[in-house]
Amino acid sequence: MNQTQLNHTAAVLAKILTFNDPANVVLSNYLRNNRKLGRADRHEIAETAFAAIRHYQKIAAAIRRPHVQARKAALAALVLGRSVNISQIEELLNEEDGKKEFLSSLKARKAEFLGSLNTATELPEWLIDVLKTHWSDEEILAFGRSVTQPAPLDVRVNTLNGKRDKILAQLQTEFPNAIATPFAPNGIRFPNKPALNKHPLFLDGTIEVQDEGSQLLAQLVGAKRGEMVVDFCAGAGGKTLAIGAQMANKGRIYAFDIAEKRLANLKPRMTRAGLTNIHPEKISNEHDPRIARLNGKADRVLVDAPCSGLGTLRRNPDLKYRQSPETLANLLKQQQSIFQAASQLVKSGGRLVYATCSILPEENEMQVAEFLKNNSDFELVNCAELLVAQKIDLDTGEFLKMNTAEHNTDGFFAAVLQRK
Ligand SMILES: C[S@@+](CC[C@H](N)C(=O)[O-])C[C@H]1O[C@@H](n2cnc3c(N)ncnc32)[C@H](O)[C@@H]1O
Repeated sequence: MNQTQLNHTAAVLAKILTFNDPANVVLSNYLRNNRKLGRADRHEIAETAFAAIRHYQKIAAAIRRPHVQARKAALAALVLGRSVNISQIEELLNEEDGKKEFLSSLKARKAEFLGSLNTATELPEWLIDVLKTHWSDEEILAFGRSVTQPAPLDVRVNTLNGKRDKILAQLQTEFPNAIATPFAPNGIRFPNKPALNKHPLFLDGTIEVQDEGSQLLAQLVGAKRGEMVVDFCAGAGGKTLAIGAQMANKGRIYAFDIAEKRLANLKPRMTRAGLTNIHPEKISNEHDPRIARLNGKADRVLVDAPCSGLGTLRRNPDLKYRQSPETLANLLKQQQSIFQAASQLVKSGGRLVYATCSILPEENEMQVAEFLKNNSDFELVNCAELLVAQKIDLDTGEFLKMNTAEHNTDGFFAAVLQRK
């Protein structure tokens, strides 16, 4: 890293480390406003900024108000998160940064950092408190460590355009490290995360970026050709597109969401995938009167609920600092309300899938238990059995529970319910 790159990293970290806005948004706005930065500069700035978020607990233990002392935070991130030798960056230090002893003291505190759950897991205190009500310290440690690893890039092969094995063989000529995802039948994994957004197979809709856990969740919807399906929280349609292909572009999927912008992002993806069976519709909230027309009519309803996102910390390490006990409490209310409203659309004998990308039982099993307590016309269907029936060799029990430490996917939860 050179002095200019360090100054830019400090400038962007001063904003990111307030955690007022999503880190990726702050970073891309910053880079957009600094067009003169070259490719290598952008890479250095982005990697160091994210290393600072990933090692924030340690940085905060060593520096008071890291967003105010953002240069120091950037230097610490280089040492803690990017394996840079102190001698390589010594010449970058200025008066304000203090002496290089500050950096060597970070290294000397390694054992101390490993000994405290906060700094060893890189999780904030409030989250550790919540997790402690469910997990042992070892489980919290395993979780914390797993989400500091970078995520691979997973894509889903659009079965309207070809079979996974054939597309994989084609991609392997270019990307020899590409492999089939271990569980999801249409997934391909790129451990090295190549940029694929200009690749011909991406542009013609043959592949779409989607984490393996998310692909499995769409498999659980189990939609068939000609059915009527509602994706109640469709967002930009990660799962909607998988369901559309599952239905071989036959039947009808209503893709609801309250966020117009996200639904707008779904449209070009539908076009690229060659899917014409998806009908995006912005709703005002889960009680929007227009939804009532579908009461008791849907074969399958997916509720991919707004959640804390704590299963996606590999990609969004700042999320844990943007959530709090208060935001969690609000989410829990919202999730149950959407779950309840969406269930009205399911026809007798139809399927309701409740899912999150969280690992917190409060957002997952406990929401399902609450729902079942108030809705005796629904019963649980065993997820492991549904997966076996699709020749997917994965048994996480009654619920689908993907976790990064065990499955190398984002953390996902799904419960499948059937209306009697
Ligand atoms: C987990 S994200 C969905 C991700 C998406 N299904 C995918 O696979 O890419 C949750 C979505 O719920 C939407 N949402 C929040 N409140 C909602 C509500 N009351 N009704 C419907 N959607 C809602 C959010 O805008 C957000 O897009």
